[in-house]
Amino acid sequence: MRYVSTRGEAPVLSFSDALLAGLARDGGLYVPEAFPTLSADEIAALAGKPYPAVAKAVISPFVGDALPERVLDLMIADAYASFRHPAVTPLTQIGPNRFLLELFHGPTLAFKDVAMQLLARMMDHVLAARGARATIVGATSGDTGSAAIEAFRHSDAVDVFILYPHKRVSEVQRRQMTTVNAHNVHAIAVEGTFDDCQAHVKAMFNHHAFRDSLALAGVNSINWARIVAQVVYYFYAATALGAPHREVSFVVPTGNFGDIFAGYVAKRMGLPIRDLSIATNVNDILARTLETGRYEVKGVYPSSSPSMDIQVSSNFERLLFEAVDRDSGAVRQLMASLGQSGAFTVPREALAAICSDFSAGRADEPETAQTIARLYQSAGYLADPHTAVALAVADKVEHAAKVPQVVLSTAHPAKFPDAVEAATGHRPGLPPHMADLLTRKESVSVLPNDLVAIETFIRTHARVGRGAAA
Ligand SMILES: Cc1ncc(COP(=O)(O)O)c(C=O)c1O
Ligand SMILES: N[C@@H](CCOP(=O)(O)O)C(=O)O
Repeated sequence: MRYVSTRGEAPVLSFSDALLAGLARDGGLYVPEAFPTLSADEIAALAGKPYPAVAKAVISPFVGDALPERVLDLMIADAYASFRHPAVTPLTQIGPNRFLLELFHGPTLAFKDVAMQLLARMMDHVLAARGARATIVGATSGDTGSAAIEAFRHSDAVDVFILYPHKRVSEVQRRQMTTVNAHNVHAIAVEGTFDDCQAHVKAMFNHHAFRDSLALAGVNSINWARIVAQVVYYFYAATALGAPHREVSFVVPTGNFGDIFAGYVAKRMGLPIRDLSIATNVNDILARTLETGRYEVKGVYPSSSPSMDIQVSSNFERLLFEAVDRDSGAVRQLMASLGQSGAFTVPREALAAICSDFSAGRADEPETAQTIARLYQSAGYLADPHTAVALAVADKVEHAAKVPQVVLSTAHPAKFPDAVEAATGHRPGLPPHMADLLTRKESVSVLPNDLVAIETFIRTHARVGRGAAA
């Protein structure tokens, strides 16, 4: 399998090269040259299989011969052995036709672990095979950063620099990033928003001299391996509910559009998904885009679901690429307009194509709190605010009851205890492996919202640029 850039002007890469590349050199995102498909019989055969077996069937076509089969098997087994639930991503029924897909049983209590635990093993393997090192730069609104730090903190082949928006993540999220005490991990609090952090990361990749001298690698969902690993749980959940013989819909709390794009990939691979519903909080650029066709960046409002306080939704570019029939020139134009004026209009046919696969809705702060409270009162279930945004939107989706509706539950409520306690009066506790998190010593560098200052910090602390093998 080979990978092409959405902007059409970067080299075509193998899976291993795309894994290490992060952003494409033309500023675009890598996607497979073609989506592999699974037949109805192949999909049916996944029903009832353990999570690692489903992972292997879904991921292998994207990896091709880049990793030996035995190595991939071991990586998958090892990655998911660290999850606290035997099903890895269990389904919980909460209504006659509604299910929560719990994605938070990994080490850092958010869905990011599902992909990051595998990505770290893949990167370590490829770097070791090449005798190389890398400098990972990532932007986080709280969860990607903690998952990446946890997954890479024992890796000698990488240094990890995570940029997060100062004072805009929960205390648990912050402490997960600032208390690991590993020599290769650097938590950087940027005096700006998540969008600023993500723009700095992309600017570092687009600064080719900096990128090459530090062997930059990315762990955000710009990395295709992140998306692929997330495709697995769509197959796992849908086959448990009757696919391929029955359609299923998914409602996905959405910010950077990586998670729901993985659902789109599952559909392109042959999974019968009726609807993919984009659920946003008050930072609703994607809901507005589907309504009006205009993708327009406005200010970011801090919400009780801070991980989705995002305006520039990185993976939407991958969807646009598909919606304009892979016309990379058209994508370049739309992205240039976004860069210049903070907005673009989705071409009419492309919008129609998008709306045939996706619906969208938003939930404001009172709706989110009421949803957490209602589920606790009716079922004794504590949902985190991101999950609650999706549950609130699920109630608004027209065809909700017609096919099984799976709502992605992306974080453990204990990551956002203040919002959950305010809604229910019950403060969710951290699991035993994190019991001392709130008393651990923190280490963090607060930097201005300035690319030069951030690059200087990274250059000073990274080992690759200081003469270690690259
Ligand atoms: C808990 C949680 N839910 C939902 C999202 C949104 O996911 P995505 O950015 O893939 O759309 C995020 C951030 O990515 C998150 O951390
Ligand atoms: N919500 C995310 C934002 C980054 O998303 P990613 O999927 O592109 O890594 C976070 O928690 O960091």
